[in-house]
Amino acid sequence: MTTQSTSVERILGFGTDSGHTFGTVEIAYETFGTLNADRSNAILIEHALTGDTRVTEWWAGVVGPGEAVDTDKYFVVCANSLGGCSGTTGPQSTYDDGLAYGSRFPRVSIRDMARLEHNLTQILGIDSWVAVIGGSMGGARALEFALLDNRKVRKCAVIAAPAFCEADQIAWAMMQERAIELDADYYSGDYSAVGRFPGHGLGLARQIAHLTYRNDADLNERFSRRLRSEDYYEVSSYLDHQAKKLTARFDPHSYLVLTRALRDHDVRRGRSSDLTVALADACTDNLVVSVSSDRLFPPEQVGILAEALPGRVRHNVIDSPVGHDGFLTETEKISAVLADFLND
Ligand SMILES: CC(=O)SCCNC(=O)CCNC(=O)[C@H](O)C(C)(C)COP(=O)(O)OP(=O)(O)OC[C@H]1O[C@@H](n2cnc3c(N)ncnc32)[C@H](O)[C@@H]1OP(=O)(O)O
Ligand SMILES: N[C@@H](CCO)C(=O)O
Repeated sequence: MTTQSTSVERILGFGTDSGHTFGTVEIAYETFGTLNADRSNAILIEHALTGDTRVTEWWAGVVGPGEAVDTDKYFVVCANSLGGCSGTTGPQSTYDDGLAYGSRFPRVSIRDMARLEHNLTQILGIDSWVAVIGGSMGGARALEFALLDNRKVRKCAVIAAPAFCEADQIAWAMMQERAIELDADYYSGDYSAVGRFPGHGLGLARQIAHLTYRNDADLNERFSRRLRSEDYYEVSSYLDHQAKKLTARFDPHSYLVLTRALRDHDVRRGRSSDLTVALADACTDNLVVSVSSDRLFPPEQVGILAEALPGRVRHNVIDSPVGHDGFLTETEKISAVLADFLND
């Protein structure tokens, strides 16, 4: 049975790309397995947009005892992202006045998230991670983590994520932001102070997002024109279910903060407009994975990242009908490429 623990570290005076300085930031993380004597067997896993620290749950079959990311062999760390709602400082965290940050929560970037985890790396006393691995927003986080200091990580696996978001992803994000902001219960983000919760906005945002996580052919195959009841299609019922699931476990303002961070993801910002130059300081042992039917981050866009990375780069396209969420559901295929990468 793998040893597991949940911890929170406090970092003082943390500055963001947007110019804000947090007096104190808390970072929540879970660890799985045991750190060896020379602290050389650690792997950092980065969760996606609505993920959390429970990586052996949301990536069961990929991370766990005897899995590709073997928690009996590696010391696996999974931290909740800055701006999240699973223990790390986010919009619902308490500000200096004892109230939730709410509308006072600053714009945070993927790079801020990675920078915070470099603080965690220092606290854990890890000189160099075996690998940093992430899917979707987690892939963007992994990429920025390696770019901030590639001496701190030996391998980098970016799954279903690009070097920068394009107009199509910005457009999908905009509709999700508007869905939450236009909810009468949003109160500019200060809804918890007035005891409200913009669940309808979050649910609609999730339904928009979920359509980008699934492939159209997959949805047509699964649901066709079947009715659940009079004038209520099965596919509508499926999307209502996804909305209900997320609103039961996620904070709307966090969703907004993280969606904006991913929308603004661009490794070239502050480095170089030439992608190859911007990635020059990335890890030199890279795995890039895309999902064949992904219509959020298509293989062609992910391939642009693979082409521009330095050093050794493998680009595997996972064959799946599912779409973007294939990085979560195709556990056997994801495990196979990750195992090869880690054992090489
Ligand atoms: C990397 C990360 O950070 S992941 C972070 C996000 N984590 C999560 O989303 C955790 C929850 N995980 C999941 O939702 C799934 O594991 C995902 C995201 C991987 C999707 O996996 P899939 O197996 O393809 O699930 P799918 O999207 O088809 O949804 C199945 C659900 O829809 C329900 N469903 C299917 N059809 C219908 C319908 N017509 N009407 C209502 N409900 C329906 C199923 O009963 C099932 O319900 P459940 O989720 O309560 O078990
Ligand atoms: N469906 C997963 C992946 C999205 O990129 C999530 O909700 O985080």
